[in-house]
Amino acid sequence: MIEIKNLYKGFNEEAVLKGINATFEQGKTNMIIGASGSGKSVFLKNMLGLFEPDDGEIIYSGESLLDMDIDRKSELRKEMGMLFQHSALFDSMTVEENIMFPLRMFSRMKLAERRERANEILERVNLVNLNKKMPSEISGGQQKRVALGRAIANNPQYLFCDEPNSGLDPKTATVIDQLIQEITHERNITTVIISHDMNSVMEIGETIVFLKDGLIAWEGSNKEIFKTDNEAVTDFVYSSDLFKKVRIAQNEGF
Ligand SMILES: Nc1ncnc2c1ncn2[C@@H]1O[C@H](COP(=O)(O)OP(=O)(O)OP(=O)(O)O)[C@@H](O)[C@H]1O
Repeated sequence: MIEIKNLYKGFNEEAVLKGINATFEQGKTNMIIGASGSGKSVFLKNMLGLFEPDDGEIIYSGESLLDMDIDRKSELRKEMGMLFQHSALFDSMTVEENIMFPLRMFSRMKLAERRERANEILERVNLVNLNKKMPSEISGGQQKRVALGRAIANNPQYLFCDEPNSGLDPKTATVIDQLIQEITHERNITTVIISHDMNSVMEIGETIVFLKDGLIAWEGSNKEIFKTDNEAVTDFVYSSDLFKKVRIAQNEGF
């Protein structure tokens, strides 16, 4: 579990986060949503320790990030997996080497063990037989699965995904969403996902925080988001024509 208490962060006198309170639960896919520029990335970077908050607390399983010494922070770093927006695979490494990379960096595993783990992971993300391929030789959806495999290679307790579906067609995006959710459940990981994608929110938004004007303007689940009357949320949700049509159809009793 990750708890955020009264988090403030600004740049050059301009506040971006203005007292955020949120809880990201273990074993769940927790989503942060909000319009472009609402501060989602700044929020994530504070959680990852890449930005120093101006005020507030970030608590990992009862332990304050800001009170950790360097050794404890680097231990915590090993417990984190990250899936970036553009997969960020190493172009010059094979699929297998990409997955083995964090094991080489953050574990004491020998080469044979690292290879065995990489192959278990490849099986888990449904990519058997692609071990020796280069990232440029596989599709965007497959690259995303390699990136997810690399993110979970070290058995993290916390998984952070920044727009995991960007650049994917809706069907492939759903496959990635479901894979993230299955892995979160089976490994009991605390997963935090930044997303713009309402399909993902519907699919896997077990807990959702909606960021607006530097604050959490709404929180709930994917079951609740379509029922809320919160204007800021409905503006965001129904900015898509498709969802607008769904709402009109619902109101007309279809
Ligand atoms: N390093 C920085 N220095 C100064 N301002 C920054 C910095 N990082 C972010 N900001 C500002 O913080 C605000 C929020 O940016 P952020 O990237 O968190 O938004 P976002 O919600 O992630 O947007 P998007 O969905 O477009 O990625 C923006 O006004 C941005 O200019």
